[in-house]
Parts: sequence; C-alpha cells; structure tokens
Amino acid sequence: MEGHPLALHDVMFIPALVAQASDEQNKKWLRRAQRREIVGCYAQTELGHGSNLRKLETTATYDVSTQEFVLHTPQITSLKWWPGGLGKSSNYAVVVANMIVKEKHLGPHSFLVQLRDEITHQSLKGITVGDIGPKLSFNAIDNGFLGFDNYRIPRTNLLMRHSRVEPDGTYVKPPHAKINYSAMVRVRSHMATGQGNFLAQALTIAVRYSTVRRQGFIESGEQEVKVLDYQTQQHRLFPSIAKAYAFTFAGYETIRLYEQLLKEVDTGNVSLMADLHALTSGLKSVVTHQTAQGIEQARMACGGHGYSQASYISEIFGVAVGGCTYEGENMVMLLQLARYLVKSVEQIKAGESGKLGPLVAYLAVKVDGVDLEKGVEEYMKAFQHVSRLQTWKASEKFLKLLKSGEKREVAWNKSSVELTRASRLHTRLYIAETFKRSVQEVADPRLKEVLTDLLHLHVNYELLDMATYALEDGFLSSSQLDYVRDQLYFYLAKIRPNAVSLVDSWEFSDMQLRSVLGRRDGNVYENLVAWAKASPLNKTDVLPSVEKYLKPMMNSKL
Ligand SMILES: CCCCC/C=C\C/C=C\C/C=C\CCC(=O)SCCNC(=O)CCNC(=O)[C@H](O)C(C)(C)COP(=O)(O)OP(=O)(O)OC[C@H]1O[C@@H](n2cnc3c(N)ncnc32)[C@H](O)[C@@H]1OP(=O)(O)O
Ligand SMILES: Cc1cc2nc3c(=O)[nH]c(=O)nc-3n(C[C@H](O)[C@H](O)[C@H](O)COP(=O)(O)OP(=O)(O)OC[C@H]3O[C@@H](n4cnc5c(N)ncnc54)[C@H](O)[C@@H]3O)c2cc1C
Repeated sequence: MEGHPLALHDVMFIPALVAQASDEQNKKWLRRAQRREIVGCYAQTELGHGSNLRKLETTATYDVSTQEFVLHTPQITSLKWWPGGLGKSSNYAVVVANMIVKEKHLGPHSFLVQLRDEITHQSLKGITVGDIGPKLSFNAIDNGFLGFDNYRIPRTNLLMRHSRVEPDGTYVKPPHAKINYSAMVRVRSHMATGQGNFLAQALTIAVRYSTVRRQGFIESGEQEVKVLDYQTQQHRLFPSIAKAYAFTFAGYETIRLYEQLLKEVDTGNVSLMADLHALTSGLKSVVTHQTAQGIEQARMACGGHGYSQASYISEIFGVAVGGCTYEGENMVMLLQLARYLVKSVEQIKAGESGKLGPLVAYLAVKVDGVDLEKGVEEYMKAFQHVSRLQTWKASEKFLKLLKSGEKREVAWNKSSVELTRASRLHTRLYIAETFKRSVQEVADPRLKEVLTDLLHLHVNYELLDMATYALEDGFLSSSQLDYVRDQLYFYLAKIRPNAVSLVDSWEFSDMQLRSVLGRRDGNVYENLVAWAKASPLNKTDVLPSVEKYLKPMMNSKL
C-alpha cells in the first residue's frame, strides 16, 4: 500500500516504451525492461511546472555534427521533480523534454535516458539525481529530482514510434500533436479501477468493523446494536460501496478503450484520441475526488479506532488522495473535458449535432420531464438533463463573454467554475450509464439482483446530491424528490443484509488490508490490545524521557 519503488517501472516506464518507442528500439529496450535488467521511471514534471507541459524547461537540443541530443536543465525550476522511482531505484528514465532541432522548438518529446551505471548504480557524469523527501503517503516510493548538465544521448534515444528526427535533423511530425501524452492517458484510463480498489479496501474495513462494534440502542431494552444497523451509518457507507463497483465497471471500459486506441493509432487512425482524453480526464477527476471522500467517511464511520493507524484507513487515504494530483491535477483535467463539452455545444449551435460522438449526443436532445417511478432509465434521462443544463449554461456564459470582446483565455477563466461543474455532471452521467449497462450484462440472477439494488441506491443518491440543478428549472418537483429520498432509504435497508458479502466479495486478504479493525475473523478488541502492546513506547515501563525531562520538572519546588 505504501507504494513500491518499482511501481512506475510497470505503470509508466514500460507502457511509455510500448506506446512511443519504435519496434526497432523496443527490440533493444523492452525485453530488458520487462526482465528488469534495467529499471526505469517517467520523468516529466519539473520543480516549476507540472500541469502546463508546454512550459517544461528541460531542453533536448539536437547536435547534427555528433547526431546526439544534449539534455540540459538551465535553471533550478527546470529540475525534474516528483517522478516515482527516480530518486534512488531507477537507472533509466523516459524523460520528457522540449525538443529543439535547428533552433526550432518542437514541444515536449520523450527520450530514453540512462541515469546510472548499470553495474555500480552510481549516477553518471552530467546527471544530478536524488530523492525529494517524505510525502503525505507513498513513502516506500522514492519520488525524485533530476538535473542535466549538457548531458549527451544518441539521436536514436528519442522515442520514435510516431515522430522522428533524421540524422540530418529533418523532423517527421507525429500523426497527432498530443500523441506523446499517451503514457498519461493510459494511467488515467486505469485509474478508475485502481481508485475503486482503494475505496473498496477502506469500505471492507469499515463495514466489517461496523458489524463488530456495538453501541447504543435502536429499540430500548434489547442488546446494544451493531452500528451498521443505524441508518446514518448505512448512508455513510453503502453509497460508497455502490461507487466502488461503479468505478470498477467504468474503469474496465476505459481500459478497453485505451487498448483499442493503441491498436488504431498503429494503423494511423487517431480519431479516438480526443474522445478518450476528454473521457479519462473527467473520470480521473471525479473518481479520485469521490474516492477520497468515501475513504474519509469510512474512517470516520469507525469512530475513534478509525483514527488509529491500527485501522490502516489513514494510509489508504494518503495513497488514494494522491490521485487527485498525479496524472493531471483534478481542476486542470476537468477543464480539459470542458473544452470538449464546449466544442460539442458549438457544433450543436452550428447545426452539426449529427457529428457528435455517442457520449455527448444527449447534449442536443431536450427532455421535458421524467417519471422516476418507471425505473432506472428515467433517472438516466434526469442525469442527462442536469448535465445538459449545466453544460449549456457554462458554455453560453463563456461564449457570451467571448462575444462581448473578452480574450478567449480570460473568458475561459471567468467561466471556469461553471465549466468544471458541467464536467463533473457529465462524468457522473457516464459513471451511472456504465454502471447500468454493466449490471444489465450480469448473467447470474442472484448476483444481478444484489447489483441492481446497488444501482438503484446509486442513482437515487446521485440524483439527490445534484438535486439543486434539477430543481432550478423546475425539471423535478419537490414531491419527486421526496420519492427519491424514500427510495434511497428503502435501498439502504434492503442492502443491509448483503453488506458484508458485498465487501467480502472483493476478497482482500488480511495481509492486503493490514487492518486490525478489518480482520476477516472479527476479533477486533483482542487484536487491538495486542497491537497497542506492541507499540515501541511500550517496550519499557518507564521511558528515558522521564528521567531526562519529567522528573526534573515533577521534583522542582517552583
Ligand atoms: C495503471 C495503474 C494505475 C494505478 C496507479 C497506482 C499506483 C501508481 C503510483 C503512483 C502514481 C502514478 C502515476 C503518476 C505519474 C504522473 O503524474 S506523470 C505526470 C502527469 N502529468 C500530467 O498529467 C500533466 C497534466 N497536463 C497535461 O496533460 C497537459 O499539459 C494539458 C493540461 C492536457 C494541456 O496540454 P497542452 O499541450 O497545453 O494542450 P492544450 O490545453 O493547449 O490543448 C490543446 C489540444 O490538445 C488536446 N489534448 C491535450 N492532451 C491530450 C491528450 N492526452 N490526448 C488527446 N488530446 C489532447 C486538448 O484537448 C486540446 O484539444 P482542442 O481540440 O484544441 O480543445
Ligand atoms: C504521488 C505523486 C506521484 C507523482 N508521480 C509523478 C511521476 O511519476 N512522474 C512525473 O513526471 N510526475 C509525477 N507527479 C507530478 C504530478 O503529475 C504533478 O504534481 C501534477 O500533474 C500537478 O502538477 P503541479 O504539481 O504542477 O500542480 P500545479 O499546476 O502547480 O497546481 C497548483 C494549483 O494550480 C491550479 N492550476 C494549475 N493550472 C491551472 C489552469 N490552467 N487552470 C486552472 N487552475 C490551474 C491547480 O488546479 C492547483 O489547484 C507525481 C505527483 C504526486 C503527488
């Protein structure tokens, strides 16, 4: 859980080689990387810039006389900063640098760069490398810094699957300007399942513990109740169980789309790139944010013991919440999706709704009302309505500002909070749709019934959570919202008997969970006492600090 120094080798280094190195280059590098003869990381972010890649300062200048690239970090803000596994573990890196050929700045490109000697592991001349220090979490990963002092690498170390520099300095452009960003798109497309997994771990701990913990009464005179029987506890935990399933289903779809994209790009078809970029930008942001919130609620649902490291939920939170920042800061990524949504609105306004992709076609179709009692399909129409409403509102705001003479960037900035709201609603619609489709495909009727309950819980919870938008224009009435509330409470109670099975079905072992509270055998109290006794502070009855600090104070007559 605390991370692994080689995580980025598998998560980004190898995928970057697969997607961006030519077949010929990969004959040299890929097998070695897969056998871990060389260990690598993905070095893109710098001390001064992470989000705005066009302003990366590390340069790779082509020297035609030696057929080499000269890597250089001209100032302190140009140092690579953050890459996982860079500090101490990696001897190679995929380095993203601004490529300069014949004095022309050609933007960020990826290079395979050796950092350390393969035998001694010592850093090579011209390289400054080290660890950036402790973080909120992930402290088993050596996130690092890296500087280059006119460090030379062969021309052939530019990853050349999609773009090339010939020996004479002729540049062959890629088929899509952002194709070098593919390693990021890959991780974003995997993040929904990854984050769903973090959320699932925290929920397994909290739900199991909530069946062991007894506190207070629902009906007087009986045994104290398991805290999971409180409606508030169910409301805290069960919608997140539904989300963990929903994120996993959505993630399977984006992983499949990324694999499809890779195949299509190899045949020269880059049409899926914009769609997948928009989709994964939004999904990554919504999923990481909701996961962090869900984990924190799971921790609080364990009361005081949730605050102890024995619960292990704080560590899960620390790792998961990193996802809100890495692979694109959430606001920045929501604004990427918003670009796509605004473009879609512009297409509709230009009478070109036929050209809209399937995920945004609903933006052109108005619905007057819904009959929620007819079931989940009607909820989908309601989600479409609120997303459409907010997308149009935010887009119109932006377009109006543009028309009034504001510069594009200024108009964008003045509309950006509204735009991020639109992106979230659009993404939540996508999550609900994929959840619905995935449940429909389940063959086992008993499993399907339980997952359908979770789906119902999810759509009622979500609609209630975004109710302001639907009430604003009178799309939903207050009596419809009462219906949604009743349905929500109905499904909380219906899910209660299956709650433990729903979390157990994720099959985390005790070793994976590392939680005293979330143990499979439920022996929480005995093990909490044993855990506390094992605390380093309990190794001796009287600590040395007593002699040194407490006694002089306690014995003073002041
Ligand atoms: C696999 C399992 C995962 C689970 C993880 C578990 C453990 C791992 C542990 C640790 C962490 C793992 C990884 C972390 C690694 C990293 O963090 S690597 C660094 C990540 N950095 C970022 O994500 C940077 C974010 N910034 C950007 O991506 C870009 O700068 C930007 C915001 C997208 C803007 O780029 P820019 O070049 O300026 O473009 P501009 O805004 O001008 O847009 C121009 C058009 O290009 C389109 N576009 C942008 N990106 C893409 C893309 N990737 N694909 C397709 N198209 C793209 C954009 O939409 C614009 O299109 P228009 O049509 O003009 O609107
Ligand atoms: C755990 C972890 C692992 C990482 N691993 C790697 C790695 O392996 N390799 C690597 O290269 N990098 C890695 N990173 C770096 C990470 O990708 C960046 O930190 C991330 O992309 C955010 O960039 P930033 O730090 O520059 O944030 P900033 O962009 O400085 O963000 C600061 C604030 O500014 C806002 N902001 C920035 N730009 C805009 C805008 N255009 N519009 C509106 N608001 C804006 C943001 O929303 C945020 O609120 C890692 C980071 C973490 C935390």
